[in-house]
Amino acid sequence: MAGGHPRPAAGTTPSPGDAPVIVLDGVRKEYPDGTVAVDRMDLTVARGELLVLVGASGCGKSTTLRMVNRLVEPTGGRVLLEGRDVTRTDPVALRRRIGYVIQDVGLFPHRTVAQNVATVPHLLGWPQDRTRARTTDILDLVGLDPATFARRYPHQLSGGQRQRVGVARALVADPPVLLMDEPFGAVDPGARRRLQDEFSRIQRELGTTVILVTHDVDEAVRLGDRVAVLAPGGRVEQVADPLTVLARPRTDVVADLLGRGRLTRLLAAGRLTAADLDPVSPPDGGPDAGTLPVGASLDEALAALTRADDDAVTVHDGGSVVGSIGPSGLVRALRRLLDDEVLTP
Ligand SMILES: Nc1ncnc2c1ncn2[C@@H]1O[C@H](COP(=O)(O)OP(=O)(O)OP(=O)(O)O)[C@@H](O)[C@H]1O
Repeated sequence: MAGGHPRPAAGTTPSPGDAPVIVLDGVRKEYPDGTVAVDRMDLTVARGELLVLVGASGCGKSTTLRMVNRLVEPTGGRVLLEGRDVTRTDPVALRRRIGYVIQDVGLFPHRTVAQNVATVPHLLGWPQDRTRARTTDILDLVGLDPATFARRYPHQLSGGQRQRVGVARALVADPPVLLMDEPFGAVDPGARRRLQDEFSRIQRELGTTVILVTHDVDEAVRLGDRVAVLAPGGRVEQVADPLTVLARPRTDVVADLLGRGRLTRLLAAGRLTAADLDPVSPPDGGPDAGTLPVGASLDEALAALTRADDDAVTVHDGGSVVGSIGPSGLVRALRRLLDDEVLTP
């Protein structure tokens, strides 16, 4: 499909040489009534990165997000987009370059799905042919069959479908930056997981730089290249890749937010490596239905072990068996994650 932004390889942290796309530099927001929602916040977002802001209600997540597209004006510090202070950029021009998705989507009720999606192309004065072709492409990309959905109205859609339209509308003109505020909040857990997976794929494909706000720790660790945990006043308690946050919460606020689910989430986020395996003897040939690949998540390994007839499941790498994983190997893998010197503090 058309569009897309150059970005570092999927899943990798962009190289330090890349200039960040978004920089929050000592940013502060004091609302007129004296509430200081965000104070002296420093954060950067690299090109193609998905940064998640997570934290308790009222800690300043939405305020932070809305300072990037000037729906909220900072009262101190600077917000830079591609090196330019956003307060010196015309807000209308700014918002055409920054997609924005919110929980209740805000679709125009009297416009069809196609018309809703075409909002920005229309504002940008795209020719009709281009708008129509791109609208069809993007509906396909978010998993809505254009033949079925293009002419429907928002009230003729389910909540999850409406959210897909919201994502399509935000991405249709391929903005370099996308801001998302609880974008999957209104859908049930199963649909939510599917939307997250699909969104993750689309974001990587397009190379869009994203800041996503959520209350949901599982969503944060599933989607984030990095996760920023905020405390009241927009205080950044920790910003790191999901594994590091789970394995090494830097403060009590982070540990409290992760709660008792921390180890289980680490199982979901951690991957099986060759170091976790026991030798198998004799090697029993190629992989079969009861085997796992190196790189499987640890919770997949746990599930496979639970189903297995004995206390080991063979592990393969490509075509060949490289070892087996048992309960002690699984515990070893968890310990490795918790102790890993490679993880940044
Ligand atoms: N317009 C406003 N005037 C005064 N205070 C405000 C305003 N908007 C937000 N606040 C306050 O600023 C703080 C941060 O709000 P914000 O909406 O950014 O938090 P949040 O982390 O996104 O919360 P939630 O998760 O509940 O959506 C809160 O204490 C909130 O009450």
